[in-house]
Amino acid sequence: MHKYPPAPALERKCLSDYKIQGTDITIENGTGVVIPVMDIHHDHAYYSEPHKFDPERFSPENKRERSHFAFLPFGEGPRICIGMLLR
Ligand code: HEM
Repeated sequence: MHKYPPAPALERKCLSDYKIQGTDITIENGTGVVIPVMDIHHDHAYYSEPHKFDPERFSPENKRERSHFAFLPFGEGPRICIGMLLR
């Protein structure tokens, strides 16, 4: 789910103008936005050796160290996967 997320990207549509904090960038109402899940999962800013299979990344201690939004196999927000809690 980390190395090969089945949904490698998420899509959203901006419903009102949104200025990204700390930048001059405003995403205008109506703009399509792609959230690059595969790239986030392989970003060295969040994961050392991102291509390595390392279940320890997901220990409670290691999870606390990084943004909740650095792991998005089931999406996030109001449209998050409703199947994610099935076990
Ligand atoms: C490994 C298994 C699965 C993965 C990786 C997965 C992944 C995802 C992802 C990425 C989304 C989009 C979330 C977003 O846009 O934020 C999604 C939506 C959804 N998933 Fe899954 N899913 C899985 C299994 C399941 C199962 C087993 C069910 C049903 C029993 C299910 C039902 C749904 C539904 C209904 C949505 C749409 C939710 C909405 O739009 O409100 N998924 N899933």
